Amino acid sequence: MSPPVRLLVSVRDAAEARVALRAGADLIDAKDPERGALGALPAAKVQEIVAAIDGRAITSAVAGDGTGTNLASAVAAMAVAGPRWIKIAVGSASDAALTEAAAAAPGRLIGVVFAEDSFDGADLPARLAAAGFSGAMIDTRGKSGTGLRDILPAAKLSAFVAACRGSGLMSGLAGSLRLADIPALAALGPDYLGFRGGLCRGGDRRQDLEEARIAEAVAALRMPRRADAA
Ligand SMILES: O=C[C@H](O)COP(=O)(O)O
Repeated sequence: MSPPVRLLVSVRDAAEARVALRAGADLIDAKDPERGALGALPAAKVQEIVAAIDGRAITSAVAGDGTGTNLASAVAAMAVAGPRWIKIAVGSASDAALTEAAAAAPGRLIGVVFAEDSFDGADLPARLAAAGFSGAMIDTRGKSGTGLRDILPAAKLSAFVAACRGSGLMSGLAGSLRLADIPALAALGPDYLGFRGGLCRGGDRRQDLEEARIAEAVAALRMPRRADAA
């Protein structure tokens, strides 16, 4: 049996965190959808979310898109809020900056790369692992309806997942995903699929999360995968 692919749901406050928890999300991710692809919430708000979850699911928080401040200080500022994982865009950061960032939250850092940017999906996970990161994730920068699968071919996503596994990193795929994307992406075997917009009212990431859609995503991920059913 393949290991399970888990559901990450991005929430903007404690009320949404409770909705995601009730619907069965595995990982509750604190993020500000009003502030772009990787908008950080204030640390106090993340603390409220972590408290609302109270250990009943895994938590993560976005520390920013890597612009405007150095990575390590953004990571340190979010680490105090207490999420299990901290996500930050790694962009074109140097190995030294990556190592400094990972040291600001040992064993808790996930590097995010945007699908629109050119990156070496086979090489990046090894660099992140060497710097001390725990995971790597692909997301999309533009949030206007073009999804991850419209930007990157399955072969590239699959190579990224395999490279993460080979480097001992947890892997995640996200970026304007819809429920219909689940079978094809789950078949690639990432640890997480990440959602916001596709689980919100009207498919709009700035609207409220819909509990029924989250539950549908959970159910779709628990369906036996083709490879396992054979
Ligand atoms: O980390 C996952 C993201 O929050 C995905 O957001 P999105 O589905 O609106 O692109």
